[in-house]
Amino acid sequence: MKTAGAQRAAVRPRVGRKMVCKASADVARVAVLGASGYTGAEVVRLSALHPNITIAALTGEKQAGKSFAEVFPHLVSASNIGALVKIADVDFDQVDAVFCCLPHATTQQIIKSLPTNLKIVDLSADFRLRDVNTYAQWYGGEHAAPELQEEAVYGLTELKREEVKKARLVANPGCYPTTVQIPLVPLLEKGLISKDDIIIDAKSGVSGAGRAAKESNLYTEIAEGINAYGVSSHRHMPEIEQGLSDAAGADVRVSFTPHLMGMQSTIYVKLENGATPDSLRAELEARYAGEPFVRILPKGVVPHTRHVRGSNFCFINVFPDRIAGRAIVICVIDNLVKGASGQALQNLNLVMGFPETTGLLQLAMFP
Ligand SMILES: NC(=O)C1=CN([C@@H]2O[C@H](COP(=O)(O)OP(=O)(O)OC[C@H]3O[C@@H](n4cnc5c(N)ncnc54)[C@H](OP(=O)(O)O)[C@@H]3O)[C@@H](O)[C@H]2O)C=CC1
Ligand SMILES: CC(=O)N[C@@H](CCC(=O)OP(=O)(O)O)C(=O)O
Repeated sequence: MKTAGAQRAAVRPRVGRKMVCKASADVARVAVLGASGYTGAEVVRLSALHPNITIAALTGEKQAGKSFAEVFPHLVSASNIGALVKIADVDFDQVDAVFCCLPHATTQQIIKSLPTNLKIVDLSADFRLRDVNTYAQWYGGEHAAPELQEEAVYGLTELKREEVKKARLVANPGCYPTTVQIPLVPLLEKGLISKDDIIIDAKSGVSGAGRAAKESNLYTEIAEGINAYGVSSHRHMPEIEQGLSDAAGADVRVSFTPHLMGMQSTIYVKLENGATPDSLRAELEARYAGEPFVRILPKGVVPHTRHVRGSNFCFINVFPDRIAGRAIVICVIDNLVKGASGQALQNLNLVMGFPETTGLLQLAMFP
């Protein structure tokens, strides 16, 4: 039997400024770029018990030089060694794979400068849109790495599994697009809903905005209230429309309004080809049967954001609308887990050939 000390040592990711990690086929030496941000912290938390991951480097920008535990005290037992370093100080010869948790628009330049043998899961929006002109239009600047864009695979894991397995660079989906595409892609593929009448009323926790200080995200500004933002202009619209248009085989345009609250999309759809709310549920149940992280809830059960909090699960249900011929699809995830770092780890597991669910099967925390 292992001693308590040995057990602790076995589960801790080894983190260090100049740490040299041994290369092995079963272990990926991983650098987390942007580890001082929210998604970076979640990647470290989820990787802490992963048997095939050794953390080789953690980076920060303004926070570089601080110990990781100082920046994220809740991860103290996962960060007993080392400090945050600048990206320029990482020895990428000691790294096999990278989680890139950096702001969009800075990420393309940084990924372009990395050695080309590295496997990369990018959590930013920088490689999600296939058309670099659409990227420029929505993100306010030229794409800095169009050649890498061609290589990138969109990592909506349940729907792109085989492509992700072969990818070197995975563009991890945005949180809102994840809650919309998982339920709607199967329904559009089968022609069960109209492509011309999709209304998405979405909510995110404020952690979706990252850790950098912003007045609009202060507790006093957002607590005990709800507010819409990005009305008719949110940058996730082209990402959602790209995925839904692929599924429908024709252009899809959606009405989409995000709000600050907790990660849920309530989606209003028009039924087509004799479909009913029950047949939509049946289609989703069939499509996601055996999927470890997607659950279609029993008929009538309302998905709650609290029931997926801290987990990589996605809960979905379909309800009849009061108006005949329409249905309401509700999808909840934790925006930092299935909406970001959990899906990123799911993708990295596939890219590295590890079992897809490794490190990700923990249940939600409740209440
Ligand atoms: N939060 C969420 O729910 C989701 C976020 N995303 C995306 O993931 C990415 C990271 O988001 P999130 O963790 O929330 O963001 P945060 O603002 O919390 O963290 C950003 C990280 O990037 C570092 N950083 C900032 N600027 C630079 C730079 N110029 N060079 C190097 N490092 C830099 C920061 O370092 P420091 O703080 O030390 O300066 C920090 O570690 C973003 O692209 C975001 O859009 C995707 C899905 C969901
Ligand atoms: C609450 C909040 O501000 N959320 C972010 C979305 C975060 C996310 O998932 O998406 P990206 O990876 O595209 O940033 C926003 O609306 O811009």
